Amino acid sequence: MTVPFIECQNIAFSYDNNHSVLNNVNFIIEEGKFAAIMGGSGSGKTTLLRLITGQLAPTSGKILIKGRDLATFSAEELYEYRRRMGVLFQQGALFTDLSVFENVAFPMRELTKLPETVINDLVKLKLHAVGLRGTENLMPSELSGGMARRVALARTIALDPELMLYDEPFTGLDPISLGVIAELIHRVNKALHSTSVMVTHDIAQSLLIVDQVIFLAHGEIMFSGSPTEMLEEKSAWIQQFVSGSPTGPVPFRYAAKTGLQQDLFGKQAVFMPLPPPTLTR
Ligand SMILES: Nc1ncnc2c1ncn2[C@@H]1O[C@H](COP(=O)(O)OP(=O)(O)OP(=O)(O)O)[C@@H](O)[C@H]1O
Repeated sequence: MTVPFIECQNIAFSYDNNHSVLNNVNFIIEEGKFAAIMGGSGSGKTTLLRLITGQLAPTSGKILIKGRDLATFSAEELYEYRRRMGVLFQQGALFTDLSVFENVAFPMRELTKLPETVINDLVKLKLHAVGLRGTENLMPSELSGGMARRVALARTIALDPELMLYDEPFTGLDPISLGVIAELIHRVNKALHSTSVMVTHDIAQSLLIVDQVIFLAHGEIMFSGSPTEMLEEKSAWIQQFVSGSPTGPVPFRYAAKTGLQQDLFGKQAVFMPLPPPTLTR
């Protein structure tokens, strides 16, 4: 039987009261499934991730975690929820003054009382899982960008999280490192049976590894379904996103409150088009 791990019920959110960032957001992510949150820049993806972690609270609606309203969690329950969560941020920043070993051991030391011998074995296992056993004594400055991201992944899975959250994990990687990280993320998800949510712009890689896509536009869900359904979707928004076309309904301009003429020439400005250039010999 499938069990909802995350259920968003009619979520709305705004950072201030004037500007709504999310509206009418409804979806279910089942236990053990991998969902990608996609959408144009500023569509509310990271905000949705922050709501799922409990860093932000919805303005209205409910987020249920395994059937329980996140808003009703006590401080201890919220701590426990976050302790069982692994988060890999964009750039996956490592502690630059700690070795690879200490970076991966960090959550184990901070959040558990495991003895040193167990930590030692666990760090090796986690580094093995990302193909980097043997790098324990290196410092982050000695790693390539792709290796650093894999160490960050090893640190994220240090405590076998039941919920994995990835915020644009492929940013800044070359195509090969990107493929490697995508494959590792996929394997980790399968090996740990963790429920995973990934905010990403990378359609090609993510459609290969996720079970479900939630596509946001203007803070609302424009599409929700499987990768195959997304590829077959006829909506102009989804097609533009999938094809990566610069023209189409997906906006790339920030919705400025004032016009360009007004910004440049003041309130009373009247637009006077320049005469077309004339060619003189
Ligand atoms: N801390 C904040 N305070 C006020 N507004 C914010 C804050 N963070 C984000 N926003 C606004 O909320 C909207 C959604 O931002 P969000 O970062 O969730 O979008 P996104 O889809 O993750 O964008 P991107 O793909 O560019 O990272 C944007 O209009 C943004 O300007």
